[in-house]
Amino acid sequence: MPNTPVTHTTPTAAGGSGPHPIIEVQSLTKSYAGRTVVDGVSFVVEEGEIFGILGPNGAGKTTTVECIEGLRVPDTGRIRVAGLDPVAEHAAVTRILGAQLQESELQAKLTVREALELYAAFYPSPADWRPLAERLGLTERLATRFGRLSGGQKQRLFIALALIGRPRVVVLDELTTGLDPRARRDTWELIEEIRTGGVTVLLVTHFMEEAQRLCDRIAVIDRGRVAALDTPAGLIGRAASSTTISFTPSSPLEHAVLAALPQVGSVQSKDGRITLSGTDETVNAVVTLLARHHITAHQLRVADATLDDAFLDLTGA
Ligand SMILES: Nc1ncnc2c1ncn2[C@@H]1O[C@H](COP(=O)(O)OP(=O)(O)OP(=O)(O)O)[C@@H](O)[C@H]1O
Repeated sequence: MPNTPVTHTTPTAAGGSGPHPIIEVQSLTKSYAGRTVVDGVSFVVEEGEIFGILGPNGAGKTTTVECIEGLRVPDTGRIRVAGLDPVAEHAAVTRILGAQLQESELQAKLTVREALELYAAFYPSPADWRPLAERLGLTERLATRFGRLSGGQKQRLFIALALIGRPRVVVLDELTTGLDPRARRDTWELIEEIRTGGVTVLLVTHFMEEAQRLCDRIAVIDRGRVAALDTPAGLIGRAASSTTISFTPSSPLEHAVLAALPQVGSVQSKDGRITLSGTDETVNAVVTLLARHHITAHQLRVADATLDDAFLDLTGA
């Protein structure tokens, strides 16, 4: 599988005329039995990007995506996929948007070849499934029944089936859940390849590392609302404290002295080791302060915030 470079630049539409929306979601709401699970969600996915939807369990991610796919009817709000209404123009939207199947939607006895042929027959001008199977590492498995595939092989087949109609956008919902780390990394490479091939990717995930590595932009959805929408770096920058500093001082140091430094969030100590949260600026201030007090910082460690930290700050999950 070739290694494709990951770019995290603002994508532009073919033709170079600037960002071009392919999915527009405006003030979407959806309730089940009087309980609002999607509550005024708005975002735009630009053609050519990998757009992530990240959120805790039950946040309303799948409901939002199913409305985009035209599988659920919004209560209020407006959705457009390449300018089309997913409910009123469902057939046209299914030709633009490739959705990943759920495991229950494929019969266990179907072979990989049969599944590819069956799904190719649904589309007027499908992709040739042979090179697609080759690219997804399924050629050796064409005669294998679906029920006998490994988790990773099943996911690769789902990606193949989602791509067989030559979609402009592919929706992948919790694609790597249940995969081992190796299979997950292989799947990430595939997703990058899909984007490099010109297909926009809408990725629903609750894996921080996956979102941070793959997505150009991420909508963090919490309790049915968009809590934040930014690039992974932008979200990390919003974390309450972007840096954690820890060290063991060579002689005791008052917490109050440290707490008075610029942008210190919290100061804690355990077994003689001090941990404080702050920013890059705080690191310099701590080092200067310790020098002034003739204290040496043993095992000084500085850790940047991760998307995990930003997610916890944004959602309180
Ligand atoms: N058909 C349904 N009828 C009633 N409630 C539903 C239905 N589908 C989803 N829900 C509820 O709506 C809420 C949002 O569900 P949804 O599947 O959209 O969340 P999610 O963010 O995708 O969660 P997860 O990460 O757990 O899949 C949940 O509380 C769920 O139980």
